[in-house]
Amino acid sequence: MKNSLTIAFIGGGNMAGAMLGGLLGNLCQPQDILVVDPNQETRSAWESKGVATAAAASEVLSQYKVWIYAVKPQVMQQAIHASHRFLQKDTLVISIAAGLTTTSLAGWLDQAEPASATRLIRCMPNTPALIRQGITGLYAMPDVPSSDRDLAQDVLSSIGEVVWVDNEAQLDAVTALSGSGPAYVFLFIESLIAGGISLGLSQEQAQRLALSTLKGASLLAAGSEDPPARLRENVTSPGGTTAAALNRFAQAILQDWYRRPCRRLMTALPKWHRSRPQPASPLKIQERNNMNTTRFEKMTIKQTLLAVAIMGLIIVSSNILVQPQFHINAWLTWGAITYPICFLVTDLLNRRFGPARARRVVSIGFIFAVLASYAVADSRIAIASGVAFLTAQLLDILVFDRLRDKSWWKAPFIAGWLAAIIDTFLFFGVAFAGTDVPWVTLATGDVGIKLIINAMLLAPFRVLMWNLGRPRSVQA
Ligand SMILES: NC(=O)C1=CN([C@@H]2O[C@H](COP(=O)(O)OP(=O)(O)OC[C@H]3O[C@@H](n4cnc5c(N)ncnc54)[C@H](OP(=O)(O)O)[C@@H]3O)[C@@H](O)[C@H]2O)C=CC1
Ligand SMILES: O=C(O)[C@@H]1CCC=N1
Repeated sequence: MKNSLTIAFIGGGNMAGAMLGGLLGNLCQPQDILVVDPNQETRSAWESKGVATAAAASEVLSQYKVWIYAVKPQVMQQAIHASHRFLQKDTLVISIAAGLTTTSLAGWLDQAEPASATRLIRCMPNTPALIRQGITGLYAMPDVPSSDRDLAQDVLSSIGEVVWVDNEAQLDAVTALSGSGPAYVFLFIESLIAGGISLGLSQEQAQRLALSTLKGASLLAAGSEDPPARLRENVTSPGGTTAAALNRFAQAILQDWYRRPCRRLMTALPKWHRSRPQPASPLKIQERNNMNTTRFEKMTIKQTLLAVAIMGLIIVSSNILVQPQFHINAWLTWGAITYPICFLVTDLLNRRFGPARARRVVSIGFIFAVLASYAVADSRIAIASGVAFLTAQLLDILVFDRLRDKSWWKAPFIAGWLAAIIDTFLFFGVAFAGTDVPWVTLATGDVGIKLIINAMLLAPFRVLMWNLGRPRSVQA
């Protein structure tokens, strides 16, 4: 058994590499470290620094006091499964994986050793750890003894600063801010350099100016009593060049590019490893947004027929249920209750297969619905239903597509409300204007109930968006 602080990394890739770079020669020596990684190239790189490696977990792991799980979230369960039998009672387990809760991790660890789950700490470091300038968010399960917290703090403060969070969900915010943050900053630096070069500077000049500006501004912000907003104002002469640049730059870059992805990442993190085929870089996300067709699943003929059949069934039922014998009262029909489900179907199709394919289902559904409606309803109702359906659905698809990258509820809610209003007044106007039917009263009641039902359908949308509404694979 070794006496000094010994650390085993399970997964020796990018982040483990950054942490090891900061730890070696500082808190630990190469002989105190073990890296378990199936990748031969990764192991060779660590062996060349004098670090012991193993291709798979084995008994030797039991000699290491701290285990840092540094594998991708998708393979974490498998990595724990392969190693947990070598845990000792005093092993401190640290996970650096994004989005994997202590409950999941403890569950996987508990399969081997119930006591081990009480010695579990989650953290979120970042790559400047390599030069001991990292910052790590830390969260410990409530039962973790203070000696283990202190040990984790010692390990992680040797590669930079540490910030403890009381609430585990805050680690997702740490991930979005400082875990991923270096990537945002590097992209910002790349953009500054490219901008400088495009204005006539050499690569070297642009790079020096960009890096020095970032360093100087960071140090100034860190050392100043003024908040960053005040420091920004100090640079921005009224009506000057900075103001002109900031007008476009601050809004386009800092708000659109930085804040929105940060929020989206935080929202998505708990499900990230389950819902995404592969985590994409901000640049890839941007590229995907530009090439709308590549982010959606290809729709098979079977899926198309199923979607059309479901859509047709809802429309036909609603056409029957909107007729006078199915009026609930003077201002409400049963059709108003069933019909909004069409929009839930369209939104899920739009989310999973994209707007083009959602439009295709709606167009086929439209023909099918009008024909079927003739068989069960008055012809005027059938025409009204077709016109209203097509117009409202196309509007819903368009608005949903425009809002799809905002908070999850905005696209279905706003698109649904607009579509419900257009749909109702078109339908009742075309179907009943000039007849004895009190269509304005009915339409008003109908639209009210549709708006309420549309809001209620946000719950099933939220539940289904992660399975029925999620692209299973992305088109090449
Ligand atoms: N990169 C970063 O800046 C940060 C990453 N993290 C977290 O760190 C973790 C690792 O990310 P990152 O370093 O970027 O990923 P990498 O892919 O660079 O590293 C993971 C390493 O684990 C290896 N591996 C795969 N399966 C196993 C296994 N069963 N047992 C042991 N090793 C295995 C991989 O080998 P192979 O390549 O052959 O699959 C790879 O070498 C993630 O959970 C991430 O959320 C946290 C903060 C920041
Ligand atoms: O991209 C990732 O998933 C990890 C988490 C934080 C930084 N990198």
